[in-house]
Amino acid sequence: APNGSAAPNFATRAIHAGDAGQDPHGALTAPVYMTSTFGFDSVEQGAARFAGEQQGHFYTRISNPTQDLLEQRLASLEQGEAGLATASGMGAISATLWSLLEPGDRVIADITLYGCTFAYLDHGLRKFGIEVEFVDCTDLDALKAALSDNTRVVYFETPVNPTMRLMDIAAISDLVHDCDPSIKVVVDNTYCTPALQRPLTLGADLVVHSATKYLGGHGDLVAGAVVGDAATIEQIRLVGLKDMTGAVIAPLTAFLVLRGLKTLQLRMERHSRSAQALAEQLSMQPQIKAVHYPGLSDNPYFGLCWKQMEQPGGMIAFELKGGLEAGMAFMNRLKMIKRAVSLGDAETLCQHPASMTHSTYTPEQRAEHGIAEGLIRLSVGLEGVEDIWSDLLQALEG
Ligand SMILES: C/C=C(/N=C/c1c(COP(=O)(O)O)cnc(C)c1O)C(=O)O
Repeated sequence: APNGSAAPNFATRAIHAGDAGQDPHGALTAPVYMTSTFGFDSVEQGAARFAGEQQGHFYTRISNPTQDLLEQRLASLEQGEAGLATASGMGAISATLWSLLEPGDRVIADITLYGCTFAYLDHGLRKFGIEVEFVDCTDLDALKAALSDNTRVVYFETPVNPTMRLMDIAAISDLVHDCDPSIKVVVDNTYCTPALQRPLTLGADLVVHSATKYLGGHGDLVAGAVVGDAATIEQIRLVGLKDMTGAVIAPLTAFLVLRGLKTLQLRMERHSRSAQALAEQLSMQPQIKAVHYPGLSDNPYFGLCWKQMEQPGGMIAFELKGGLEAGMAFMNRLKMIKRAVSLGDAETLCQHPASMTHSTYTPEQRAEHGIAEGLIRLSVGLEGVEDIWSDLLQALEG
């Protein structure tokens, strides 16, 4: 640390953490190692690297120097021992859960997840003999009752995509680990990023990310990551990534995520400030039925938000009084704001979960899991907030 005190601050580590190795040309940015494979000085060296007896790269599906720097930096930001970057968020999630689970094991997941995560659990893991139970993880009694001898993983997002419920990471981690310290608490930290909350410091065992979103931050890549203890991350690399999914990140993509991280704190501050202002404005409009944003003082998660998050973040969910029909008409009237899925881009994005990101749920499951048919999800971008508001207002007033 510069003055030998505590670890450098977040923004400093987002730019400097990790060892890029001594580039012979002194290049400031991380070289992009566009190579599939690595040569060995001798057969013995190759064998030692394959056996894990000697540090060093041997094939880019397992590791790559550009990816390695990104993993070190993400581990520093999430305050974990090690990290693994992947081709997508679903790559991180599936590589992690394939590595941790055997037939007969049980996963407990919150009732509301990103649609493809839900599908992976509900249709994917079950096919291979893994029990999946969806529980409202804001209800600690219900969660405790669901824990069983064969429970290996407890999985949730917070804030939840798309309904903006918050989970108490520390309370859940304590409850689960009091029951069985070997159960892995896996938190999807995509909505917040470590700039706003660090689940590993609150008792979680692993953090997964869609780096496609805020970490990359410019809508120009698809990537993922998982951070946690070194032994588990190594297991996920050598089992879930190398063999079960092959969900390897491209070196150029790793470079782009590294570039995104440099402005992560700045961007999250701006996303949050604009979202707070827009959520307050939306709440006052006559066409609005409900606004779900943890930064609003009447939001049921307001207290938990300020307990575990540094700022409320850039995502807002809201419903119009006219329900789905009014919501669709509103979205079709937007001019600057893009009708698009994904989130965390510089551009403000608006989408309809029921027919898009959460169409993997049946209407009955959406009702059961609290995803209203008329819900609209807004990813507040970095444009001038007055321009975002004027587009929202003209679309509301129709
Ligand atoms: C179109 C994609 C959206 N989301 C994705 C996503 C993933 C999966 O991440 P990849 O898309 O595989 O990088 C994982 N975890 C969370 C909380 C997510 O929101 C979306 O919601 O708009």
